[in-house]
Amino acid sequence: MNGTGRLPLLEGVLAAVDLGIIVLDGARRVVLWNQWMSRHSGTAAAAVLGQDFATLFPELRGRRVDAAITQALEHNFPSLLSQTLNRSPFALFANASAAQREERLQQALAVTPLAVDGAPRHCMIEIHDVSIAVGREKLLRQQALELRSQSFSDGLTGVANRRHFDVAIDKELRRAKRNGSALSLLMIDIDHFKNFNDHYGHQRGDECLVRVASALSGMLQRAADLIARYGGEEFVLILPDTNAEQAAHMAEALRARVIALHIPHAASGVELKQVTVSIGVATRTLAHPAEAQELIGAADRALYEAKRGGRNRIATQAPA
Ligand SMILES: Nc1nc2c(ncn2[C@@H]2O[C@H](COP(=O)(O)OP(=O)(O)OP(=O)(O)O)[C@@H](O)[C@H]2O)c(=O)[nH]1
Repeated sequence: MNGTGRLPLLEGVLAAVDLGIIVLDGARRVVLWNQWMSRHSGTAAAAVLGQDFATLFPELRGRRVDAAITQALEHNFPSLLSQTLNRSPFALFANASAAQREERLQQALAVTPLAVDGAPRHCMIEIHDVSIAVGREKLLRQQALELRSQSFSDGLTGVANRRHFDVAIDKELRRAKRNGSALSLLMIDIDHFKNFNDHYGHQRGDECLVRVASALSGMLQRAADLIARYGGEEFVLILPDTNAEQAAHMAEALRARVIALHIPHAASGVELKQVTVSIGVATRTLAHPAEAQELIGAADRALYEAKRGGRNRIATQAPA
């Protein structure tokens, strides 16, 4: 292909490429502004050709793009500017409505020195629209966060799950050991829940679990308190910085709260004939420095005692 044939071809390529191209001469005047730039900036080439870059983009003075141009023109160094460090430096928009909302395209930039015969070095600024990739990344991050929270919460009741409890109890026990503070554990079990399911059906059973979980978690006051679903109809509560007396007080309040829900339970063995809970309380203190398993074991024994004592009550056990 001869020289005259190549020029229109290059013009065609510059018009067709899906990226913005600006070329500056050695005095930082705009000597090329392709159609992509006109389309996304709303400014035609005629309005910018021959203009000084700093006059056209005063807001970019001192920014990394500016430094990259200096590197290219004065030191012959190319630069890549990722969108994470340089959020959308140019006022470029996908379309008119995005421009109205001032929603800039996400941009990744390359600034490259260009040797030009018989003239001082030029530089080319390439601007890639990375909005789709950035959007996809944001979505993935959101999904990852959601998955993470799902993997730590119980699907039915929305409270923490067993896995979350296992992590939290270890963390809170370490903290209690460090500070020499008390830590209480409450095991909460719905009374005669098998009868409830048999009488009202599994779906009403599920609804009952959701209401009880929500009532219990609504009683928690401190950020560090945690309620988790421990198994079927059993919940566990971690109460950091809470001694045995305070924990028993809390357990009584929780028991009363469940009664206040007034969920009928015609098949209950408890006289009240409504949904009730039994609660086992165990407390780790300096005098009883229990590990997780001992504390859980003590709360479990206390729960068994409350069940044996007639249900709809609390019982306390010191860790062995
Ligand atoms: N609806 C429903 N029922 C569940 C779920 N998980 C466990 N259960 C039921 O909870 C019941 C627990 O019964 P048991 O452990 O025998 O105890 P209980 O009938 O509550 O009697 P006590 O604890 O001795 O008062 C079982 O029938 C389980 O099927 C659940 O997610 N939804």
